[in-house]
Amino acid sequence: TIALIHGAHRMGNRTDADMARWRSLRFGQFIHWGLYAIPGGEWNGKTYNGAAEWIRSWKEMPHEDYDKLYRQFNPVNFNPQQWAAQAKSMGAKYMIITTKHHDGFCLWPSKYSKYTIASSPWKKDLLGPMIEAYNKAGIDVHLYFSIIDWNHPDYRASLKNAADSAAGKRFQVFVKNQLAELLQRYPTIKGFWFDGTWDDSWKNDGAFSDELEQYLQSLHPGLVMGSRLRADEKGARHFDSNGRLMGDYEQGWERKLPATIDDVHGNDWEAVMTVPENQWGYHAKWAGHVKTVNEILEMLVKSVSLNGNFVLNFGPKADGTYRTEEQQLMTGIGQWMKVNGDAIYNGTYAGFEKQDWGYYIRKAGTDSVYMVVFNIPVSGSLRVKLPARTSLTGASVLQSNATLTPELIGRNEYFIHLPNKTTDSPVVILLKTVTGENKEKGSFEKAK
Ligand SMILES: COc1ccc([C@@H]2N[C@@H](C)[C@@H](O)[C@H]2O)cc1
Repeated sequence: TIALIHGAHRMGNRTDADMARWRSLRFGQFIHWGLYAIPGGEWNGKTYNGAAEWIRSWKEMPHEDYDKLYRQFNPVNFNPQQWAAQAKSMGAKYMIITTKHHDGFCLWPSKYSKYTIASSPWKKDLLGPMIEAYNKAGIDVHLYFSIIDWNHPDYRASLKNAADSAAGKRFQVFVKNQLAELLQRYPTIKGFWFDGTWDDSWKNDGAFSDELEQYLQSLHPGLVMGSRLRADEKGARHFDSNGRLMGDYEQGWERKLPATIDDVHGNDWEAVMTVPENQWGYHAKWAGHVKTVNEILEMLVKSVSLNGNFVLNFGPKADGTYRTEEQQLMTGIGQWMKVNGDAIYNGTYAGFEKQDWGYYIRKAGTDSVYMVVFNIPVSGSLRVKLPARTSLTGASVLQSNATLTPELIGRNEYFIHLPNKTTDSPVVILLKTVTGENKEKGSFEKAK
């Protein structure tokens, strides 16, 4: 291995209570909200085909025109209690809010910048009421923070000369001050979700990112921060130059999911997902495929089955309301979660051989394993192959509690016959298992 000072400081996952809590929540809501919601992907009658929150970088959008948008930001229909209630009904257990995206506009009245909500017609802090409402609804809040800040005069993508280095140093102080300010203002938040850390100016100062992470942990012990914050002293990101994960969980799964358990290397991880193909902030015209409830449920279930968290993104409009499609998704997902949430919360990798009908999820630390069925075979018979020394002692349909009688078809191999082959949403079956040397025969194994 390479001698590193600013590489990973821990082998394996965090085992403390704050991380165990984050791991148990499994399902989160991302909210991208800011000035970009005002143009909503359109400007002077033209449509920007990129991600709405990147419209400032569009050649058709003069920077000064974008930067003046704060003078119009006035979310008169903002209702944080309603946002929290909708997130709760969807079944989200944590929420990640953009405090400041790449454009540098702060949703809180930071004392380190003029480019904040305090300068807008709205004037008032938006984060405080959100955090209070979500916490009251029993939902944890994490803060998205972009290191890249297109508005700040000292931001440099790369440091080419002494003047750049001096600006870079001032910018690092600014970042540190804003993060400390957020922790001081919002002590109930549970973590930071960093973004915008790909530029050389950041990548080439692994020492600063390492010290910053440790500084934030010292201010707020237990804080959960993903792998995207840091670089090691060789500029390696997410995984240090010895291939060890930095931060508390792998944070690279953006708009993509691991295929199998081998892709996550035993690390905690989280996937963040957009409803349309690639829009985080509000875009008036969603192009391409918009994901359905069942598609999103499959991503959520697959993530949990592979020991990860899944976060679905929402982009509220400039007035503070959600578009209809997003409201309908929250309702549809919530209806399934209300009945089947037990299979998601505290869910972990089951360690059973994957089958075509769907995904296994083990309730953390128990012998209870859920089967979440997405693909019912024409036979209606769901194959279950258990590891050696594990056998089945019970099976039931989670929603109806109807008992199922698995048919033993081979050594540790069963068919579970579904009562009916038609359903328009995923079916959850609860398996009770026993594992061990001198276990009594599972209930469904024929007496010898
Ligand atoms: C260079 O490619 C990207 C892609 C997405 C991002 C940001 N990360 C997502 C979580 C959104 O905030 C998106 O703007 C930044 C750069």
